[in-house]
Amino acid sequence: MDIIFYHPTFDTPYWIKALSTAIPGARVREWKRGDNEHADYALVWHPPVEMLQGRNLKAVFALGAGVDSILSKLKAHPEMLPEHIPLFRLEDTGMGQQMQEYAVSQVLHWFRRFDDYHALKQQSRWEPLADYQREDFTVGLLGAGVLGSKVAEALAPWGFPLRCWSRTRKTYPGVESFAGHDELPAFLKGTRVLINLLPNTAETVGIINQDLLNQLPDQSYVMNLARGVHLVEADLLKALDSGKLKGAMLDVYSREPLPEESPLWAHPRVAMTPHIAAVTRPAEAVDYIARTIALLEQGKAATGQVDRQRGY
Ligand SMILES: NC(=O)C1=CN([C@@H]2O[C@H](COP(=O)(O)OP(=O)(O)OC[C@H]3O[C@@H](n4cnc5c(N)ncnc54)[C@H](O)[C@@H]3O)[C@@H](O)[C@H]2O)C=CC1
Ligand SMILES: O=C(O)C(=O)CO
Repeated sequence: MDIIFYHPTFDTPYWIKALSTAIPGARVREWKRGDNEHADYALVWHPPVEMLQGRNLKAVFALGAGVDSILSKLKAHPEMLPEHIPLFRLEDTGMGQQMQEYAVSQVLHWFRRFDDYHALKQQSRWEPLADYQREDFTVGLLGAGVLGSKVAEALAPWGFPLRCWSRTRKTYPGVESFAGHDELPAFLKGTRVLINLLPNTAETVGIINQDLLNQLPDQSYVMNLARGVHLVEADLLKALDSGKLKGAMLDVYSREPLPEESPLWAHPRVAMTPHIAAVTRPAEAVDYIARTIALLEQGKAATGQVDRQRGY
């Protein structure tokens, strides 16, 4: 079996060695321009069109959870990957735990008012503040798939009221589920901390805008862990400055790297990380890919296949 690998930043020799060890009989090679030799599977991130087009592959694996970049390239170049070739993505493979750490630590940071104490420290002020109450601190997950459900699971023991919003209704224990466009207003009303874990699709671009933010209670918080295009940054800044929002924690941006001139950098109530909320963990990803290829080779069904029409 021949496997071609392309990732612009990963440690390719490490991956090739790990994949060759995990997949018995596999010949794994780094794809380089001009390589038109046979391949059964392709493992990719931001692949050049010529890497995939014209190949009779058994499957392609995206080396991340989000497939928005490859799907948008496919729109422009449908010949790159004909419909009959399945596209898989990484489901969790260690990203769930990272999202849990990120979300839980930030919710607790806001709940214990560490943002306020940080501001008081800047002014050398010793001033105990009133506690926030758990019942006023409903956490709402926008998107409740693989990663959203892991975040809900990690928040549950902390006792915050939890709710989620997704395309179809979920039955996660202790989580109130809202589904579809019609139930979005009810979901937002009462959500004090909004955590975004939606995929980037035509339906979700710009979803966190002025209209949505206005439906949250005053002094709410927003955490964007999914994609920058979900959030209208100018609307977020307006909502922060009007007092509608108390704080924001951002991992993803409309442009990455975030340009120096972005007003987000200097805003005192915007905390930021550079798209590191959850990164691909090589060992877990290799294990998942090896297991999935084994299932496909046996003609069995495997999880993680992207629905190209749906967009995620
Ligand atoms: N910041 C980072 O480091 C990372 C960000 N991500 C982002 O997180 C996203 C989510 O990942 P997963 O949980 O694995 O995806 P998933 O596909 O398992 O879950 C997506 C959820 O969004 C919901 N959804 C999709 N379209 C919807 C719509 N139009 N209306 C309502 N709900 C809708 C689905 O019902 C589902 O609950 C990825 O697509 C990626 O963009 C993923 C990994 C790391
Ligand atoms: O896997 C993804 O989609 C990511 O955003 C990785 O950082």
